[in-house]
Amino acid sequence: MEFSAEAKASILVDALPYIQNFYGETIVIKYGGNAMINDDLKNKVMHDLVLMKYVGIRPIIVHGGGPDITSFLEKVGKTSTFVNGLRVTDRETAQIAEMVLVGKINSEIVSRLNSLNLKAVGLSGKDANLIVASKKYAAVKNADNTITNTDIGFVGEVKNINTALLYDLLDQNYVPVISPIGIGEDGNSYNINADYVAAEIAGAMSAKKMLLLTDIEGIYRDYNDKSTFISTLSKKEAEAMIADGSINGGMIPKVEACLRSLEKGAGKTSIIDGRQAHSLILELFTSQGIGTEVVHSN
Ligand SMILES: Nc1ncnc2c1ncn2[C@@H]1O[C@H](COP(=O)(O)OP(=O)(O)O)[C@@H](O)[C@H]1O
Ligand SMILES: CC(=O)N[C@@H](CCC(=O)OP(=O)(O)O)C(=O)O
Repeated sequence: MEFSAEAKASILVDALPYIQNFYGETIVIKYGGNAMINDDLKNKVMHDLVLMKYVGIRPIIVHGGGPDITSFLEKVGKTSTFVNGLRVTDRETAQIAEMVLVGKINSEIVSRLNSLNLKAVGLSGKDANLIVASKKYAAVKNADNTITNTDIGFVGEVKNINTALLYDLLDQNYVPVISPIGIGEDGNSYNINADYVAAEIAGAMSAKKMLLLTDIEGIYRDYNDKSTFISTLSKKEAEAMIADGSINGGMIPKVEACLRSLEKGAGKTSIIDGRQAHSLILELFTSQGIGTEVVHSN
């Protein structure tokens, strides 16, 4: 599709109110492993991030990499088990997760962004104690509705974010790219779901928005039925859908992350489709609402 010069100019002018709204604001983007599909799509996400930065947004990227971790574990003969969407993590799994997230995925995103003239800086939660974590237990619901706190190994929950480091980097025009590895006060490394890390960072930095890029259009009341798509999901509905199982697996941490970030000070949160080309631009700079916005009100 080719546009005339006038049409191109009018597209830019139409984006102006959105650009003004986000100018100077922090936006946290969680780039999920399932949205890192192929080279073409990865490049489109990178271009969106570059555009965001060059119109004056302060982006912070938190990445996942679940599928890559799973395939590396398979190579060493380990099967992955998930409880409430969280990977059960023994010591060896924690080491492999760190290797894949920090050594492979983080470094690839940073290289891609830097080659597009962005000053991206790769960080794990260990750098300057960016993410201090403690051991997290999974709250598993029993048949009689009681909850058992289950040990899932070296899985962490965020205790503190070194916001001073992030402010310094943003003020110097760097774009932080963060791996979801936490450092415990006990000296252990913790594997943390990237959605939770994005939420804590978005809350602590009072981000204007947190966007979770994933492999589905958003949330469905019944995700086998496309007609049940939900554009805005309230806290009450979200809690009920988690309780009755209609939000399950990897969607649980996402929804919990959205609610958590809003409680902690983020402005807005949306779960959007990372498989759709330029979904970040569509979400931020057009009136075409995409994905599911999770709101804190009932
Ligand atoms: N109600 C729901 N609506 C949409 N997706 C859901 C729902 N409940 C569970 N899911 C699942 O959550 C998945 C997204 O989580 P996940 O695969 O962990 O993504 P990511 O790797 O991006 O973190 C979807 O692909 C879908 O299978
Ligand atoms: C504890 C836990 O589950 N950690 C995640 C960290 C990576 C992640 O969150 O990746 P996605 O965003 O691609 O799912 C894992 O091991 O898969």
